[in-house]
Amino acid sequence: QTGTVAANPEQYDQAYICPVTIGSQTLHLDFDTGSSDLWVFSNLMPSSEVDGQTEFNTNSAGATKKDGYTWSISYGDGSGASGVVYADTVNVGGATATSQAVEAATSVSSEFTSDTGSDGLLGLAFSSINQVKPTPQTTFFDTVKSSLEAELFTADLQSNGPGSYTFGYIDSSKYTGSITYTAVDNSQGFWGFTAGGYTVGGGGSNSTGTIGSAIADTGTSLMYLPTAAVQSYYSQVSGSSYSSSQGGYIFPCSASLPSLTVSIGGHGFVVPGSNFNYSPTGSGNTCFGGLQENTGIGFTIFGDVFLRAVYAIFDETQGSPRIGFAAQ
Ligand SMILES: COc1ccc(CN)cc1O
Repeated sequence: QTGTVAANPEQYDQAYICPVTIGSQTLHLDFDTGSSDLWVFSNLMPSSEVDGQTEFNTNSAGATKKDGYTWSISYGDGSGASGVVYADTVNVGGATATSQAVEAATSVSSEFTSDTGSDGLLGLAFSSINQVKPTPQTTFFDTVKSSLEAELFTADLQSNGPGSYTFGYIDSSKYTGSITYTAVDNSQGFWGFTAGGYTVGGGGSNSTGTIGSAIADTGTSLMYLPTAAVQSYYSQVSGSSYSSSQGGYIFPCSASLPSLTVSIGGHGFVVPGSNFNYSPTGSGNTCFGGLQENTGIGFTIFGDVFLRAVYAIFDETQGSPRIGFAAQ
């Protein structure tokens, strides 16, 4: 089987939301290659924590409670959620898991309550970091992968319009040139890979350096690189500065933003400058940068700002996992 589902950007491309059928309900979930739990808003939550989201109905006929199973998760941005566990049929654009662990929230943090476009998350990292106790559950991809035409999924994220995720096949209309594959280190449960050199701006006249280990994370909005690369980038953005009040680099919204070329698997992938204007700060006609330092996180994240510039293939067809990137 295969699946194809639209990936709809929230405001400022903060996250990408996809329709998922769970039992007879359709919920809109944030597909996240940086975590491994499929959790949903549910009827078990206090109404004070729900702001228009669709709630998974744990009383529906097809939902089977997994007695004694609980979950609790916290994310890099300090948000989190917790609850209990059901099994139900989950259909993502035609790819169907007949008995998938659906983690029903009993409580979510304020960040999720105020993220009114998302009814929960669908984790696409490795099942080794699933947070269900006493027994970790498999991700949707792990549950269905043996039934897919090919054991892979792909991400085509777009700005200002729907992109898509596919399960079981590569959509050759989504990219140009060839796919460059590189090995994945999943020892931390992530789609980890090694990025090489970078160059700020075209023409090769600007600074270069190396990035090192990184993760591909559709559930992170921005791109977080080592300080040297970030300082080198913003040294080419006139009027930019680090704002402690905003918590990152900002610049005049009218600034001209250079591209950033990153070498992965020996191929240079160009992130256009426009990808690095994330959102207005709300003061002084300054804008918040889509490229920020990884110091607060501890590792380098190639989030949506990078992934919008490529077609990404998350591939387990070779036994060992690999990740592929192609220009689009
Ligand atoms: C509050 O919103 C989120 C928090 C954490 C993740 C996972 N990286 C996704 C979100 O949309």
